[in-house]
Amino acid sequence: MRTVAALRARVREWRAAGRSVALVPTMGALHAGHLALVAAGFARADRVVASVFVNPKQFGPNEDFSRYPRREAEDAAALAGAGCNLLFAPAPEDVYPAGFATGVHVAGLTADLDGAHRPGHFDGVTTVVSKLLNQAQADFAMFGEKDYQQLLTVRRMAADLDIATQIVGVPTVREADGLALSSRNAYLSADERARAALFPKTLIAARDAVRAGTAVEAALAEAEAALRAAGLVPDYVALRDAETLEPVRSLERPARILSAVRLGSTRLIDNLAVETA
Ligand SMILES: Nc1ncnc2c1ncn2[C@@H]1O[C@H](COP(=O)(O)OP(=O)(O)OP(=O)(O)O)[C@@H](O)[C@H]1O
Ligand SMILES: CC(C)(CO)[C@@H](O)C(=O)[O-]
Ligand code: BAL
Repeated sequence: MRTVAALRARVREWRAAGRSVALVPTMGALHAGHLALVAAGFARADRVVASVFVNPKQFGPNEDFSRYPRREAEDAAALAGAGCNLLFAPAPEDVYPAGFATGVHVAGLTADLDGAHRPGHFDGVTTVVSKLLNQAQADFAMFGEKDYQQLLTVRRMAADLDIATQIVGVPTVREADGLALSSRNAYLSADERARAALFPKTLIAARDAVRAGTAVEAALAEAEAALRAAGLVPDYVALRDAETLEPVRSLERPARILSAVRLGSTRLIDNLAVETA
């Protein structure tokens, strides 16, 4: 479906028949991580709607908006194969018609980490996600933990704006060598792809070091050095409170190691839970 009116009419029919609905927002170029969100949607709801929209507002001027992969026919087939009930794929001019003037900003959670390295990115995300949540009127909306700062930011936004849809986080799906599935992995050359496996391995080593009592700053510095040595240029490697994303120095509360690296012209993100001692 292309229009909000068609989407809403279908969701209204389902609700009138007593069916619950889950929304899976994506930017397309679907992989098994996205399909895990669809499966998680079906674990909670009777019907699953996926959206595919490459949102121009969340890309910076020097980012990959124009080269971001667009494969609508393959995406539709993959969603059908996963049993997804409806694909909502609106046109940019319908999402942002002439005169569009509203933005949604979540303070605090977005100030640092990816927010600091991608100015305006999270405003673009929360603006389009608030539209999608209003449009779909779903009971649940599924977001991957791979984009952990995004998940927390969307959850904060939904709570603050009294959006009734429950925001659900879904664990990261990984390749056999540990690399998190991401549409951007397709940008990697064979050599870069081989080196990319060091990204999750380095975060695991840092997590284990912190768990074993290594000082947080030393463990993070060692991880940065290991990434650099492999040609993965870190934007940040950080240990943060798992709910507030504030810096932590000890494991009194659940924490998360979060990182973004650049590998040639590709930027990858990942994160891991670090349990309390
Ligand atoms: N490996 C993964 N495991 C679980 N969820 C994922 C994974 N990759 C993406 N997702 C989730 O899928 C949703 C849509 O993400 P998106 O379409 O941006 O895909 P992506 O693979 O993360 O692409 P990108 O390369 O742009 O980061 C988001 O909620 C995201 O967190
Ligand atoms: C949530 C989202 C679909 C909003 O454009 C995007 O940020 C993504 O794919 O994670
Ligand atoms: N992280 C999800 C989408 C994006 O990188 O713009």
